[in-house]
Amino acid sequence: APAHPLWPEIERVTLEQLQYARLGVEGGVWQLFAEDGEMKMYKREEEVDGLAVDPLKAVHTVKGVTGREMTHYFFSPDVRFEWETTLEQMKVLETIADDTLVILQIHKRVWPASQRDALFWSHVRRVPNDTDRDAQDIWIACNHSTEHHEAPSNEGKMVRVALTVCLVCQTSIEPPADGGPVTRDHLTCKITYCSVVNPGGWVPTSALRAVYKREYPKFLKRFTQYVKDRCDKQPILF
Ligand SMILES: CCCCCc1ccc(-c2ccc(S(=O)(=O)CCO)cc2)cc1/C=C\c1ccccn1
Repeated sequence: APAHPLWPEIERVTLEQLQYARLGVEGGVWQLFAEDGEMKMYKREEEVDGLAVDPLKAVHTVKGVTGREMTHYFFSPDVRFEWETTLEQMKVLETIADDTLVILQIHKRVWPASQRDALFWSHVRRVPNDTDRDAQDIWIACNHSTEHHEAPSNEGKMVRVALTVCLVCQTSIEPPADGGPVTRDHLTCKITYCSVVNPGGWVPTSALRAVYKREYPKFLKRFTQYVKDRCDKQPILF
């Protein structure tokens, strides 16, 4: 594994997030708050120091794309402005590897809160499917807050959020009955998106919950549609 000081944390958090995502929404602790076709969005209402830090878990099924394609476009900074509507600025501060970056993002101010930025490492990896042999491998993209010497210290200007996010994708292929070639019509990608965002500074709980309720369904719907459109008529990346 590459000898970078962040590597042990990247390895640990990525695998922890994979297990967390695979728990699904069992246990009755998750509250369904948004539904749109195959997409179901759940949250837990939790406060840390009086701040709402509501863990979010979304499950979605997208036809016609693979988990590798879905996580690739989620990870790729080059296309982020195409689908991430709340983004104002983004800078890749460090390229640790071709699948591992440190990114600084400044998000548009969301009234009534002050403007926020997010500083995180971003990692994408294929996880061999050890349980079900004839299933496809799992792909995970993970973003987790970190420190970085090149990030501005933001004296009093911007509030820095703390976040841990993962996108876990499992592709399944229903081969054509006539033994013909596998096309995108035979692909189904099961997605679990998990996020915990600490807003980093005071936001009225009701306002924060209203932002999440509005923004998360829009975000996941827009992102998955973006990937479908990008992949349509392109060769399949397994
Ligand atoms: C009062 C509002 C404070 C929140 C501001 C904010 C902080 C962080 C983030 C955010 C959301 C998703 C990611 S990601 O999944 O890693 C993808 C890469 O961008 C990283 C950051 C957003 C937003 C602001 C709006 C908002 C909130 C949810 C959902 C969508 N937008």
